[in-house]
This record gives sequence, C-alpha cells and structure tokens, in this order.
Amino acid sequence: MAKVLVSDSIDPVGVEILSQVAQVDVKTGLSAEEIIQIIPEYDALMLRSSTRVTKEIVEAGSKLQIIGRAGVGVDNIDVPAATRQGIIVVNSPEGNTIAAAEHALAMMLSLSRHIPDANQSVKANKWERNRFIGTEVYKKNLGVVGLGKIGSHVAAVARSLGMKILAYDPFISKERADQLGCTLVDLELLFAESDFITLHVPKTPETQHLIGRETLPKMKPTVRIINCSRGGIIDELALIEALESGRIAGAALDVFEQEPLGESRLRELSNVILTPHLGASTTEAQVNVAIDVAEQIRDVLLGLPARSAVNIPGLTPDVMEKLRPYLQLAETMGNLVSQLAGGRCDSLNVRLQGELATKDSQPLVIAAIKGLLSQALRERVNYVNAAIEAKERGIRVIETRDASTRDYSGSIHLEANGSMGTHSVTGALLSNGEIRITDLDEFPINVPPSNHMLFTLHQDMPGIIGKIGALLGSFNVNIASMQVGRKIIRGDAVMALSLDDPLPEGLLSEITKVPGIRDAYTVKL
Ligand SMILES: NC(=O)C1=CN([C@@H]2O[C@H](COP(=O)(O)OP(=O)(O)OC[C@H]3O[C@@H](n4cnc5c(N)ncnc54)[C@H](O)[C@@H]3O)[C@@H](O)[C@H]2O)C=CC1
Ligand SMILES: O=C(O)C(=O)COP(=O)(O)O
Repeated sequence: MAKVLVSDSIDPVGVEILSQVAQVDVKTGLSAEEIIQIIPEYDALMLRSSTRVTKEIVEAGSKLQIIGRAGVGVDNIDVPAATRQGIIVVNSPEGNTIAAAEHALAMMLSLSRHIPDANQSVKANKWERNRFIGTEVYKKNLGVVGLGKIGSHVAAVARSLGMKILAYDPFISKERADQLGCTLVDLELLFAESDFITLHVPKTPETQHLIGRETLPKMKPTVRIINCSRGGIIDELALIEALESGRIAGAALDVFEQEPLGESRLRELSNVILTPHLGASTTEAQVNVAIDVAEQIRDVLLGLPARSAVNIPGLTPDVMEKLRPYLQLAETMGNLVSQLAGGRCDSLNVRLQGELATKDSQPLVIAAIKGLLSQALRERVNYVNAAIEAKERGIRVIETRDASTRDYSGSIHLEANGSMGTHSVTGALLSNGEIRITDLDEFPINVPPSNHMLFTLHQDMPGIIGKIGALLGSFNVNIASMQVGRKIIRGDAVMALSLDDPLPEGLLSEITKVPGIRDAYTVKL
C-alpha cells in the first residue's frame, strides 16, 4: 500500500480521502533532518506553509510521486528540484481565495478603525474614545498589487465600500482590469496615490522587497500597507524604520520574512497589526484545500492526472480524456524515431497536424519527448521532467502546428536528428483507436507498431521482399505484418516489418548484405 506523509496540520477530511488509497502518517513539526530520514518510505507528501521542502528533502524522497500543497503559494517547495526528480507538485489554487481576501479586508478595516488596540483598551477597563479616532475607507484609493484571484476579490469588495481601486499587475490586460472596475496603473503611480496598499502577488525574485527602502519614500505619509501575501515581499527592516519615523501611517502584516516571527521591533509598534499567517485559516478554506489536494494525491497514486499541477502542462482530466490515445501515439513515435536516429539526438521537430494543431495539445509534445528519452532514461523520465531532461541534454525541441488534414483527422509528425542522421515518422489513430505509422522518412506506409520491428531502406526491385522474408524465416523469426512504401516505381523504397520475435544477433548485418538493401534498422518498442 502507498504511504503518504502529512507534515502540517490539515483538515481531517483530507486524511480521510488519502486513507482510501494509502497509509497516512500525520507528523507535524518535524525538522528538515527528521523529514530527510523518513521521506524515502513515502510515495506522497502533503503540507501547508510550515514545512520547507528543500532540495535535500526532494532528493531523499526516492519514492515520491507527488508533493501536495494544501494552499496556494508553493514558494516553500523547491519546485525545480522536484521537477528534475520527476515529482508532480500540486496546489489548491482557489480553495482559500475568499479566506485570504477577507483577511486582507479585515486587516484594512482594523487598521483604519484601530479595532485591535481599542479592544485591548476596553478589556483593560478603559474607555478611551478620543484615542481611537479612525479614518474612513470610503472614497479612498486602494492600491492592489497583484490582481489575481485574491486581489480581484479584495478589489470587488473594496469597490462596494466606495473605494477607488488602483491596480498594478503586468500580466493582466486593461480589459480585465476594466471589467473588475479597477484602474490599471504603474507601480510608481500606485505608490504615490494610494491611501491603502494591499499585496496579493506570489513570492518570486521579482516581488522580493517590492516594498523597501527605495519605494517607501514614494508613498503618502498617511498610507497604510497590508500584506497577506508573503513575507519578504516587504523589506521588514525598511518598513519598521518607516513606521518608527512616522514616514508611513501603519501596516497590517499576516506574513513575515521569518515564520514563526522571532524577536522583532514590529511587536512594539502601536501602528502595526500582526496576525500569525491566518489568511487561509477559516473552516471553509481548510476543508476546501484539504479536499482539493488530497483528491489530487489520491488520483496520482491511482495513476490518474492531477488537475492543478504546477509543474506539468495542462494535464487536466478533460484534456487528458481527449488526448489520452494520442499521448500513447506521441510517446511510441518518440521512442521509434529516437531509435531510427540512433540515440544522442540533438533536435526533435514535433508537428501536430489536423485536429491536434491546437494549444491544448501541448502535452503531446511532452509525450513525444518522453518517448524520445525513454531509451536513455527508462522509467526515470516522465511527463514532469521530460522537457527539462531534454533541455539539459541539449536537445532542441521545435514545435509546429498545421491545421490542414490529410488522410486522418489528426496526426503527429516527428523528425529527429541523431548519430545515425535525420529520420522522420508520422503516426495517426484509426477510428478504433489503434496506432498506425503512416509515413517513414517521407515514404508512405501503414503499419501498426509492435514490440520488435525491422525497417529497411532499399531499391524497389523484384525479389527483394522475398529475400528478406526468406532470411528472417531461416532464423525462425515470424513476421506479423509487412508493408512497403515507395514514391516512384523502382526508385528508393522502405520496408516496415512487425516481428513476433526479436532479431537474433548477427541477422541485421546479413540483411544489410542483401543486394539492393541500403540500410536496415531494428527497433524495440
Ligand atoms: N496569507 C495567506 O494565508 C495566504 C497567502 N496567499 C498568497 O497570496 C498570493 C496570491 O494568491 P492568488 O491571488 O490566489 O494568486 P494568483 O496567481 O491568482 O494571483 C497572483 C497575481 O499576481 C500577479 N503577479 C505576478 N508577479 C507579479 C509582479 N511581479 N508584479 C505584480 N503582479 C504580479 C499575477 O499576474 C497574478 O495576477 C499567493 O501567491 C500566496 O503567496 C494565498 C493564500 C493565503
Ligand atoms: O495558501 C497559501 O499560500 C497560504 O499562505 C496559506 O498558508 P497555510 O496553508 O495556512 O499555512
């Protein structure tokens, strides 16, 4: 039975789902060393933001198939290391959107009306009505940095509070911002004009210290900053100095450069509100993310695709359903063309033809690469690491799409250049789903792939087919099917044979000695 390690606290419903297919061990609060020690036993790892999945953990996880983040941000996981190891990383892109957005809004209103301090004051038996004069958010400018799922929900609610929304997001179109009732601006203008600034970007090298020593002086002295995205997007030391000097009016922080927050001057500042990374901590969000991620782990352990993988291209169940037979075709052809080209390929051209010439069919390119590398890497290559392995081996992959249809509604053409020159194959599916190789080195043929195959390039002339048949017969090799393709009579031709038995040692060189045979290749699929 598969084993899953759950290393952060998740809603019990997640454990229930995982238990359908695996032994589940919930062990929270482990150190990196402790995880490294036990991770070799596990097929899957499920976590939230407290566990840091380092390269060392990933590399120790020799059986790991999937790492599931019960939340959005995967910045605590070394995703490139997981990709290289062929481990799928999944998250729950929408499960906690509302929770995080509502937390940011709660932080904004708490800041503007001093709710936490006023609460403490009353509980300390005081009645300080003049100390807690607030500001209204109505008609104020809210700068939203990152207009994705959380940012847009914050914007929608803030608009209904009567706020004007300035948004900065270089990956969002003006049309989308208009739809959301936001004015798309550059960061300079957002900093200069906002009364409140709320951050909703992922942690990336570009967003690191987006707010810091250089940007804080560009803001209004009355600005209040809310960070419910990630620690490190704000330079904490620069923020503390700006708050201490009164350069800005306040800040509300849910996330920190170091978590849990250690010793920090932030705790002493009266114009700061702090929460311990609670953005996703609602009952509803925790149920959502636990179900979403546990289901994906369960599916992957059952050999099914994951719907929200962050390191494989769009293999959602509906795309998978449509492409499934073609994935097998692309992989078989990749394997075939790599053997024809003699391994050590430096380029692979993938042409998706007819109904496959769409954006959705990107996984077919990955499948072709996986097939191409399967001789060299065997089961080590999978849909997750195929592209990166090809890149690291210096294989140039060129994709083209041609929507015109030929004899089949959809077909795949591969051309590889390797140590035995450039070779190409085209393949398609019959209406019953059977694979056919329809073209070999531009010669039309029609053969099903089989475990053992023999291909020849020869001169089209009487008797040659008989000679090859007799030679195979004399070595007790049974022919399952055979096809000859030629362009002109008595010109060059190809022969493709599916064999029931492997070609015995020495037979290939006998075949190449037959007069008229220019070249012969065996292929094992
Ligand atoms: N405090 C908490 O508990 C939670 C924190 N989060 C954090 O919130 C972040 C945002 O979450 P979602 O809205 O769901 O993600 P999302 O992917 O829907 O939105 C992120 C937006 O940021 C934009 N973006 C990326 N790089 C940018 C840059 N350099 N400058 C400006 N915009 C940029 C993207 O175009 C995208 O629109 C997550 O990455 C996560 O780190 C998410 C959930 C809970
Ligand atoms: O989903 C996210 O990105 C979060 O930051 C939530 O973190 P958590 O799962 O509550 O530790």
